[in-house]
Amino acid sequence: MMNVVEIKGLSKSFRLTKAVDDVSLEIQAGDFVALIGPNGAGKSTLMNCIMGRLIPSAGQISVSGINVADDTVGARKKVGFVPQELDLHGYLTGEEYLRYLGSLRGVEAAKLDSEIERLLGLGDLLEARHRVIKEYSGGMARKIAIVGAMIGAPPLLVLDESFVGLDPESTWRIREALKVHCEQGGAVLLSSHILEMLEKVCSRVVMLRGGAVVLDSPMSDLDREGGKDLTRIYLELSGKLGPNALSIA
Ligand SMILES: Nc1ncnc2c1ncn2[C@@H]1O[C@H](COP(=O)(O)OP(=O)(O)OP(=O)(O)O)[C@@H](O)[C@H]1O
Repeated sequence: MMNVVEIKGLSKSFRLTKAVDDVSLEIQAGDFVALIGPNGAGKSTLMNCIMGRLIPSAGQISVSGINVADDTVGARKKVGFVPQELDLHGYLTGEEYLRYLGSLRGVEAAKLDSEIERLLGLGDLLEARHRVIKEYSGGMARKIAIVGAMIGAPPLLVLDESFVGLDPESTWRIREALKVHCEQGGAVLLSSHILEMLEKVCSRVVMLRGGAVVLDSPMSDLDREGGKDLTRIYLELSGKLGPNALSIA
């Protein structure tokens, strides 16, 4: 089966900073991947390279078999993306925004109304559907961005810290919807620092440190060594906690 994402030898430097350092990664249909790592580890840079928003210094990326460098527009059509710093059309209402994205994605007119209804419900935004997005609260804006990324069920969702500021109910609803997206053959790449949540919902964890992959494991394999949770493993791999340390000094 074709990989949804194939990254080979990806590096990205900004002048003196090597933000991503020789990363190779494959994401398959059904994968719900948690992308973790300390601040500045390269998570956003990796995601922006997948989206063709940054040009890699080296390496190759393809999405659904489309080479991002050769056909950036074609590759982007396969991805629903929520950047860390939201970039919304604030003068549109929530409903207009979803309609606009749905038509860009080529969602059939007959299905568009019910899809918009479902996604507004998922984001608990039915009451706010006729308000312009620039008047939304921070959490509401993030939710319209997330459900907008999901319209038309693209093969890949790339979500950069998208749970920041979401209330508990919205967090729960959206994470369940992302699980369903993967069960139905989609893939999700989600960067976050909320390790307890990632542990519950993701099927796989990839950790970056200094731009390089230091962990790539099915989530279910993590507790093999003596019941360590993701936080413990993260602290060890980030160099903050030695394997034998009993507490954080
Ligand atoms: N446009 C840029 N110009 C220069 N340096 C950059 C740029 N974008 C990112 N960097 C640097 O690249 C490195 C990786 O940054 P990146 O934003 O990818 O990290 P991150 O893992 O997403 O961090 P965080 O958890 O804080 O969001 C950092 O050292 C950062 O300062």
